[in-house]
Amino acid sequence: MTTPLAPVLLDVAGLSVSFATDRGRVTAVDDVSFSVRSGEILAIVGESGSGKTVTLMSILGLNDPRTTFVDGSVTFRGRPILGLPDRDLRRIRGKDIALISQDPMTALTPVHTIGWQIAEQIRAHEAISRAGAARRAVELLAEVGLANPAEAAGRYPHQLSGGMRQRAVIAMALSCNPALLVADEPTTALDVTVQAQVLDLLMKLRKDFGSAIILITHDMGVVAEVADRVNVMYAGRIIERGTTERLFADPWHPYTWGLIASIPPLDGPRPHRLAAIPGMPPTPETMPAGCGFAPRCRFALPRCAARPPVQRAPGRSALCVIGPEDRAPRRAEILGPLGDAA
Ligand SMILES: Nc1ncnc2c1ncn2[C@@H]1O[C@H](COP(=O)(O)OP(=O)(O)OP(=O)(O)O)[C@@H](O)[C@H]1O
Repeated sequence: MTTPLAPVLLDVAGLSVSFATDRGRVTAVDDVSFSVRSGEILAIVGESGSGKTVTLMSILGLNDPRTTFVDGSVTFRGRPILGLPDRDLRRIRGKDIALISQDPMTALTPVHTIGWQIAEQIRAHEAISRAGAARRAVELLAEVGLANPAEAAGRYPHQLSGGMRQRAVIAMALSCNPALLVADEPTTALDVTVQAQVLDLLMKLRKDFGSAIILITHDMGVVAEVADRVNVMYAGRIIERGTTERLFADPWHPYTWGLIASIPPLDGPRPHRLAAIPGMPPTPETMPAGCGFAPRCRFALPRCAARPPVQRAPGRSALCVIGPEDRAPRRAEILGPLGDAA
């Protein structure tokens, strides 16, 4: 899977994002750090409102600079990119980093065929003839698994199914051979079978093109299937991180336990455990000073009112007061025994 020596492509250090609102300045992302190496799939997982999209948009320079305050550092291939002029950021976004959003319709215009749109995207970044770009567009549509790529190229977005549209958007994202694909809930709008196909496609692209992928999702099942490493985000912070294997074998944070308990089974009815995490995440306006999860955590202690300590082991960490000796019995209350790791 990941080569440990692959170079760091994207490095995010101490990223904090706050917004100017009617009620003053509120923090949505608080001291987030992570890096992505070439060719790896990093998942950022958390419920709606945990700060995943705000993190991404800030990295890509897509926030409204009039109301958004971004601190910290972001480097891409060793070059600082936070605060670069819009023109430079646009070049990086189109060529080196491509964004695949939740709703393919936001990336496509309804008035042109998808072949035309992909070809235009290619021509924006490459000196290539119109006919050459059109041919390349059809090749890309074949690459992302569209059965009749030449015919699909001649269709308008509304003439394609949701799954085909998302494949077309992925083809467009690939058109400049980006080193990093950022996929924000790419399968949320799709039905389960098509979801699995699109995830397979992302894994194939990593293999064939060597692209690194940041996958934003709220679904731990998706994480287990495709990611090499995981950042679990809650209330604007990364509250647990590690390799996918370690994190699922031995999750440390009660929020991660709840997310894992919420994975629906492949067959049979959805479990009652979907309600494993009662309550709602805080908003930036209601963010507690200490552990953001404490108000929903059945294991919370008075000291959770202060910022939680970082627990570490090689290649992983979690922000929680629960120490190694207390972890297994508490986790078993939510997940049952987890074998040796527990
Ligand atoms: N411009 C803004 N002004 C004020 N608050 C904002 C602004 N943009 C986002 N937020 C808030 O920041 C928090 C984090 O939002 P974000 O969209 O990053 O969450 P998310 O984890 O990506 O959720 P989702 O899965 O729903 O996209 C939310 O509470 C959101 O309401």
